[in-house]
Amino acid sequence: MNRKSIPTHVCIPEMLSTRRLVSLTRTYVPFKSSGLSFFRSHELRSSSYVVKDKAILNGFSFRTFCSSKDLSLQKCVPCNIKDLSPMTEESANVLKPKVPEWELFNDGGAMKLRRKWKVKNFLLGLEFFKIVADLAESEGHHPDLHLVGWNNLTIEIWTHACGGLTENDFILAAKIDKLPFQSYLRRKVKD
Ligand SMILES: C[C@H](O)[C@H](O)[C@H]1CNC2=NC(N)=NC(=O)C2=N1
Repeated sequence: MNRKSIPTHVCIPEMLSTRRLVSLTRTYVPFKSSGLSFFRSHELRSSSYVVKDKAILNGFSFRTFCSSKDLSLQKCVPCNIKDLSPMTEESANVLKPKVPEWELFNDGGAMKLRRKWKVKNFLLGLEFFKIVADLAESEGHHPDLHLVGWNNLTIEIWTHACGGLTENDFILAAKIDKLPFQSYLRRKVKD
């Protein structure tokens, strides 16, 4: 089958991709196909990286990476997949530019995402976390929330099911960045 390039903004059609948890590592996830059986090799191309991939349907498995430009438009997927493995640091660095406000860090061997905010007061900090909590519930993927010294917020995101990072974590971070928090935050003190 001839190789097809899929432009950046197009993921594999929803019916084929079923939005299983994917990552840039060689993770293969079970795919309950609708009897479709075809072997298709395609190249997902985006501004910052190319992911060569093969999708094998018909009850086997597939690994793909939706290269849609805006992670916040994607959906987190259930992490209850057997043998789920975290993405490599190299893969995390490929995705990192899509969430520039976040930092990657290694916590005792587990790669995680972290971002900090300073809010105007304690109650706004709790409100901030409530909005994040509602988002997390809707995505079925949850961050670690820290509120220290009454107005210092830190959110850490990682996939507990595999002890590291998956695409879900970057999607959740991108969605948090889109939340309307500006009025909660203390103005940065001019130096
Ligand atoms: C089935 C469902 O995906 C799991 O229970 C979810 C819930 N939220 C989660 N959140 C995070 N950060 N990591 C997980 O592994 C995780 N697992």
